[in-house]
Amino acid sequence: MKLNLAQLDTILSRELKITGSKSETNRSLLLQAFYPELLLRNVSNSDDANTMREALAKGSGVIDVHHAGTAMRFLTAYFAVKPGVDVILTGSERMQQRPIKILVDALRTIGCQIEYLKEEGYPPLKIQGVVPVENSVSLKANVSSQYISALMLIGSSLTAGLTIHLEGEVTSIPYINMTKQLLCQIGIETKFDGNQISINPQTKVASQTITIESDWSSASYFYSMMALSNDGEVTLSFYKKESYQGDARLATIYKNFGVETLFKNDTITLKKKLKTVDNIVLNLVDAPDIAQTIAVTCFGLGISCNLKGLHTLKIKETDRLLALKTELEKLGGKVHITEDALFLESSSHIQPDITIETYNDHRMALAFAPLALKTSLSINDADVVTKSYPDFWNDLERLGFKFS
Ligand SMILES: O=C(O)C1=C[C@@H](OP(=O)(O)O)[C@@H](O)[C@H](O)C1
Ligand SMILES: C=C(OP(=O)(O)O)C(=O)O
Repeated sequence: MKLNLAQLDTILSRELKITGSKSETNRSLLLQAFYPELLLRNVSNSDDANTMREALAKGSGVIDVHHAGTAMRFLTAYFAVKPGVDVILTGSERMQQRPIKILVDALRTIGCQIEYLKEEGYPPLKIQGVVPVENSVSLKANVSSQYISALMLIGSSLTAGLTIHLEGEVTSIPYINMTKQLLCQIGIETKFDGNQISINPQTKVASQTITIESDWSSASYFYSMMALSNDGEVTLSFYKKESYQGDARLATIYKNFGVETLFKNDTITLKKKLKTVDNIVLNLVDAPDIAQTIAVTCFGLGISCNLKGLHTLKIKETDRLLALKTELEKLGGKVHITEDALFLESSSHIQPDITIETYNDHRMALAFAPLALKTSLSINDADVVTKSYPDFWNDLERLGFKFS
């Protein structure tokens, strides 16, 4: 589906309810599979969460997780420690290019039986569930935090718990903290000290409800809209000041782009109030999913940016550094990329009526849509947004966006 977005001056002031965090949801669904006494509220309606739920319900045979990285990594660990389970875990063509060797090696060292069915180090995987024999594991921590969260999520189900040693620099740390906080919330003793994580064994938890906060990465697109809009305000729910999600850092980052955040009764209200900087340098090693949003905001505002800490972007839904450079340059931007950084020069002109390619990456469609506040543009395969935010285009319509 190609969407043509007409240029819009100002967004209408509306209140939107954003779906639950997909990261918190996929962790909670996995924990619920171990501990059925857990109830979940405000679960994400994203494709990735639905994929996770269906995979857990199916539990055997061929399971296809499509583009869902968390589902691929978390389920690899989950099925590997379910004695008697026989599963082939596969995914989209892109998923079959996203590395998983670090996690598979770690699981094999504790006794898991996992084989590669195509290319060594990549899905699809054949998994035969066993009772692991070891309770300590070491792994490289600078490629994806999802490998670490996957191990943490199975730790308490093992008879002796699990100790995880992190080697080298640690990437996307807030996602590890999110896993730790969720485990602690349900009563599982978890420590994360320096480069060591330890999880105590636990067979049951108290009956309780986990209320999942709405998705902060999804909120980033409204921050971008407010930054690019002349006026108006938008209220989003359900959000907390003390979030488990690292992307809540948006509230601080977007002050630089003139956006003020007001927290009130589980909502945030975003207003364009402050002055915009004319250059920004940010290290996003802790918040990789908002890099595209920020790059497009800077481009829309005509300001230069230097975004660092982006080495993981190359192995996400697409090579996001390359995709950003290609699409921003079509719009007239001057972009330089390295293995882990993106530099955007300041500019004063935006080429109108450009079609943005999305490369099977939801965040390309989501991040470029706010540019309609500066120019008319089209987005190819706009339905990719369902991976994390199926209601996105409906929500944009409510804010006054016009498309055909
Ligand atoms: O654990 C998670 O829920 C996630 C961790 C991050 O991945 P990496 O750790 O691979 O950077 C993030 O990009 C992804 O969208 C969700
Ligand atoms: C990278 C992402 O997801 P995943 O790695 O879970 O596919 C994302 O949602 O931006």
